[in-house]
Amino acid sequence: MEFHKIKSLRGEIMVPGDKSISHRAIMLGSLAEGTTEVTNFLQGADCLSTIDCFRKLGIEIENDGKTIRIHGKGLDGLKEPSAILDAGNSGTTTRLISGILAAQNFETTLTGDESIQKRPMKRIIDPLSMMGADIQSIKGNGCAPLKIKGAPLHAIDYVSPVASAQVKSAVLLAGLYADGKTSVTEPYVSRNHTELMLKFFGGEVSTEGTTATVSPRPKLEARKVIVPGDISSAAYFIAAGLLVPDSEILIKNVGINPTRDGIIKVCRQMGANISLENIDHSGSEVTADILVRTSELEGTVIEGEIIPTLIDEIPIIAILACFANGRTVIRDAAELKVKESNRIDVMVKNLSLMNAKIAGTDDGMIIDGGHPLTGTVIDSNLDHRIAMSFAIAGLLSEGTTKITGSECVNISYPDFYKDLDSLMCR
Ligand SMILES: O=C(O)C1=C[C@@H](OP(=O)(O)O)[C@@H](O)[C@H](O)C1
Ligand SMILES: C=C(OP(=O)(O)O)C(=O)O
Repeated sequence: MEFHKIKSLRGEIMVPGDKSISHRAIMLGSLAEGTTEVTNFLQGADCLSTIDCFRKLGIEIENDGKTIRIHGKGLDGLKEPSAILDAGNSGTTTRLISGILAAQNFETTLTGDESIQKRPMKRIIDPLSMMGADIQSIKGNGCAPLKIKGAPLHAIDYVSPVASAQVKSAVLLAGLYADGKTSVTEPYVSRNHTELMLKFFGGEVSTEGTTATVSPRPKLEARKVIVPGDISSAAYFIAAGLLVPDSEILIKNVGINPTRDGIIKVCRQMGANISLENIDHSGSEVTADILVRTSELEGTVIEGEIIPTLIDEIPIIAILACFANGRTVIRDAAELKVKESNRIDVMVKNLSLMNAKIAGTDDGMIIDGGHPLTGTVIDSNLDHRIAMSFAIAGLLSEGTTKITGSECVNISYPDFYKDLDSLMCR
């Protein structure tokens, strides 16, 4: 795909359903009794991998491309799969499903693509082993493929060294099968969609500070889940609307859960003209329409507890920083190194190729904004967030920006280029 400087972006857009919430709807719908209906489900490759895994575990899941119907069989309704489970490119699928598999009375092998086989799984192997499961990294490198032998689980109070919703969710999902209340305490609060959705399905979950606690053996009941638009996908249009001259974009029906809204806070901190309209608290996830207009931005410091609330948005925040006045410093974001790609290295390398003033650090980056970017060939490293971030950079740069492996947007936003094109005023 190639991108060039454009004059303006204008119009309304609906981004696809939230990826984190779509995964959880399939998982909890499978463990609930009765038929769960999911609308605005993200039909991206990662969430389709989750559907595929639960079908292999004996759950009938209908998908007509619009609505998903999951014929859940209750907490004890999964059956031993006859094939290896394949999580594809999805860390969320791999880690969350491991928590469920850890409690089954059968053995499963779980793998994924080349990128997944490099991502750290010790972070879930450790707590799930403490609960009594037998989980082996088949290659002995702490990564997938994993062999998971389920067992009767013990409740634990786990203190996680990382603020990771995937770790927290794996332990809480295993806790559904434990012999007492299971809690997870993290350094900072990470996204809480598992806790909210468990409650919505009838589970008992409490939270206090950075600790979430789940009660075992709930009777989960089928629900109608309406998935809000994904703020992580909206982030590309937020940035584009702020940076492209003479732009105004309304992004409708986006989830603005406070454990996910760091991008909005950072944009405001940078001086952005961004407003929330039609804020709707009626569901378990709060939503709003986000209106952005071209703005003059200032550099900022992003660190500490806000990091988990914007972790997937840091690549596009780095693009914002390149066009802001002054310096932006991002710290406490070492987790970026263990995503689909090493997002610190890949952003620093690609932005340097475009003549940005950027330096990588151990846990983030330092960007001096206000220097024009020049188009070049950008290797997405098959990381969807990198491809989408550089598509936006390409709209702001001199010359041609060519992105290789650009089809990887399929992971979280299959219609990304089409939707972006619909806003372009040429
Ligand atoms: O729980 C989730 O749905 C996710 C949690 C985050 O990962 P970590 O838990 O590894 O921080 C995030 O980066 C990922 O895109 C989705
Ligand atoms: C890190 C991501 O997802 P996952 O961990 O599920 O692969 C992402 O979508 O940016």
